[in-house]
Amino acid sequence: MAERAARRCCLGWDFSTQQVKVVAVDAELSVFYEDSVQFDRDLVEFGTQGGVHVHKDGLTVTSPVLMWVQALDIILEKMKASGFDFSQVLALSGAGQQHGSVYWKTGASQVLTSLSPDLLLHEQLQACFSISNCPVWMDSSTAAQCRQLEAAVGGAQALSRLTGSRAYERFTGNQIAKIYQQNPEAYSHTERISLVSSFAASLFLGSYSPVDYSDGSGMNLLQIQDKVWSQACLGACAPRLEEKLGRPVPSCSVVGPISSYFVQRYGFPPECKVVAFTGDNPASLAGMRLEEGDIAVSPSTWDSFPKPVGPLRMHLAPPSGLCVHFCSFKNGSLMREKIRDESASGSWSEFSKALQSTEMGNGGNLGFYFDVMEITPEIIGRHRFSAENREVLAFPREVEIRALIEGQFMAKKIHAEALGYRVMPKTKILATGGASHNRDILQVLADVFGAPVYIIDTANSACVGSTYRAFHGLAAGTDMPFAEIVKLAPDPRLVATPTPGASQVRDHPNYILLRVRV
Ligand SMILES: Nc1ncnc2c1ncn2[C@@H]1O[C@H](COP(=O)(O)OP(=O)(O)O)[C@@H](O)[C@H]1O
Ligand SMILES: O=C(CO)[C@@H](O)[C@H](O)COP(=O)(O)O
Repeated sequence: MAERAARRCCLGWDFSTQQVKVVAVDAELSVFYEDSVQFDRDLVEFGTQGGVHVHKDGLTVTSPVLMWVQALDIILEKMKASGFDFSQVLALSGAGQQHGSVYWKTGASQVLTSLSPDLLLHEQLQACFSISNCPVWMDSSTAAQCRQLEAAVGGAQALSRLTGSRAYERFTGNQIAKIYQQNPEAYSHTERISLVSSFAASLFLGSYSPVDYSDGSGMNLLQIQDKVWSQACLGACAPRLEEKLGRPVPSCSVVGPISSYFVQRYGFPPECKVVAFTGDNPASLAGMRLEEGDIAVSPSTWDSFPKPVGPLRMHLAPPSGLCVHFCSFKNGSLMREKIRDESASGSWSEFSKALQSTEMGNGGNLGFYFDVMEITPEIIGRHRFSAENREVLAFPREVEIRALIEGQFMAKKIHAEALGYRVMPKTKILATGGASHNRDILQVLADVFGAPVYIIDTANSACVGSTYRAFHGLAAGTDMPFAEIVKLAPDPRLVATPTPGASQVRDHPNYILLRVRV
């Protein structure tokens, strides 16, 4: 550890749905330290499931803000106990689950700037939040606010032209509008609203970090072409919102040096730079170094893939600021875990055995599984079709597991194609996220897309992308292109190639049928 600890490095953080993760990457861009704190396992006192609380209405979903703060304390203390040499950290950046929002109470900035190094962060920030349970991306309780916002700007299409997206319930502007309408007192006692990403950056900065353009594009508030808040959207959501949000900044901005708290408590160098944090999906994108024709699939809590330029949900990608289209699916890892528990005794290795013991194409059996209301498309329920194209109520366990995985990837492929994406001979699929640990799942991905699947040397691409962005921040002011920064990064590793005959399976009539149904 001593030898490793002496490496000059950048840190990349990810405040995701289920955990806080960190990686350290050295100047050769090798990952030499990884750690995580899982909310359900390591912070049981908060009683979350999958990092969240689903409220009685089944629509409201929140996470305790102090759980996120305490997770950071725990992980930093673990690093310290392991001998991690913080004095070698040149810069850091990070990512947060997208859309979630944090409400800082009036007076909190004062506390942030005067933290005592003798105490943990969560001990000092207890009274700093006007809302203790933060709305997160799984929340779908703001249908009324979405309708109000679209009506205020001239409809869904107009909102999409303005902000890159039609109104989505999880998007932050609609969440803020709900808080203002239902809890005006808490809203009026809020001096600053952060995204999860800018909240995490604020902890490291010891002052409020601005929202970056990329994560800001997931709020239904940013005028995406001009990169300023839309006055029409702000006005439709809540009063005095602009001052509570602060000005958005380019994703590659150095937002300041690290706060003296981290220098004194952990030994970070005072000149350690903090580069604006961004959303976990844009940060993954920065970690994956996509080339023309490539497609990234991130099967994590929330399955997603970004695609250059599309019509429905646009984000400004870091660091280029180019528009990309994110296609997101709500029934991701948690749905796979449910089927694993029901059909594979809760074991991923049993789950894998089921994939190995069943044929590609599943003998024509097809299923799609949406236990929570899906977004792409808006559909709920489990639907299974036999090879004879009859809807059936159940499948044998192995067939169920293959139907789930094939159905999930087929749905992604169909949506990518609907957006104009075509698999080319040179196409690589870059997989990341928790499920990318599972080779059998990745084999299905290769077969369904008809393209080879690659992974980078860690499934934590949001963390790794954040370290690349931190290195880019170190070169701030030199016009160094991002591509130059990442040229040393290890090449992605090939892990699955399409099985011969896979394309015939994709032409099965039931797959064609799925195109119509999904
Ligand atoms: N071997 C595996 N096979 C399939 N899925 C896995 C495996 N290991 C972990 N996972 C999934 O990865 C998920 C976590 O993904 P991850 O991307 O780390 O989460 P987050 O959304 O918090 O960033 C878990 O919920 C779990 O379902
Ligand atoms: O909201 C979205 C995408 O719109 C999610 O992708 C969140 O950003 C959660 O990410 P993970 O915790 O699954 O990484």
